[in-house]
Amino acid sequence: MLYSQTDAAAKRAAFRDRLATGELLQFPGAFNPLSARLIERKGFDGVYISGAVLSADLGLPDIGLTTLTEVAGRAAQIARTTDLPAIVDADTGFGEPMNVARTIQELENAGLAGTHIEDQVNPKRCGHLDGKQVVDDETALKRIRAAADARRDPNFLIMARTDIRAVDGLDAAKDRAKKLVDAGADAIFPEAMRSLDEFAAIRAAVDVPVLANMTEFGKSELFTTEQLASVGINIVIWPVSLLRMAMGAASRALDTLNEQGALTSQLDAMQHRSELYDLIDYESYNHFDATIFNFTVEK
Ligand SMILES: C[C@](O)(C(=O)O)[C@H](CC(=O)O)C(=O)O
Ligand SMILES: [Mg+2]
Repeated sequence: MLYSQTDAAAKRAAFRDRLATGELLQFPGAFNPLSARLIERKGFDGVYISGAVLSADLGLPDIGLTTLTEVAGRAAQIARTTDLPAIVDADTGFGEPMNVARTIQELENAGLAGTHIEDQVNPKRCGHLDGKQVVDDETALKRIRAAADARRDPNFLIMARTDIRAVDGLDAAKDRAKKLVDAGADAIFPEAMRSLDEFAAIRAAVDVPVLANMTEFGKSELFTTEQLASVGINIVIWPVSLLRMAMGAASRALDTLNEQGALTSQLDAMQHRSELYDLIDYESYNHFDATIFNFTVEK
């Protein structure tokens, strides 16, 4: 009923405990609060909130056009929907180091369990595209130091993402990852790794959790959870997958409407009304007023 019964501090503490086990935690990307609830119902370990999804949701490209206000507001709506930890993509941190500091505090206030800050120049782009540029070490490290300085809850996870592998190679990625940890990063997100061996190399280079980004149509092979666990990865995300699946289904539905003038042939592909009502815990609102859920839904 309504929102999560677990406060943000408890979610963060539980998340840290899970990370400490060293097992692979699975964080599918939610594209709205309802899909976050579905991720929880399906038994996953956490919810990822993608910057690409938040920008696409607004009909914008993933080039840093979203504002901190928009990202923190939407992330709060998603984070409050489940008892799971939610981590959000904060792109380059929304400006200079002092802006990164504000970003951390706004995301803590929004109930997030953590965030990642990347070392791309602005305007950023999807990390799986060609033509990326990264800032120098000093700028990348200042962003992470500012984030670590600003955090109030020590369990709020500050993850440093580096896109440098695509620009200067794997050795540069290992070197920067080590420096980012020294600057205060609790975890490392090595973007657009090309092989399991590359993930293993980053895993060996740092002693903090490492995230693997299994986004489709990019530079990384889509490794299985078993493969990623075998090289010691700690968090895996599928950031845009549910949005891609949903938009693919919506496109096919509109084609069917154009062709058939009805969606009767697609009913089996739809989430049933009863499934939706179960997912939003509709019946629980009888707690306030017994006349709210006083009907039956034919399955
Ligand atoms: C993880 C990511 O930063 C995101 O915004 O979800 C993107 C995902 C994508 O565009 O496929 C990324 O830069 O990898
Ligand atoms: Mg992103």
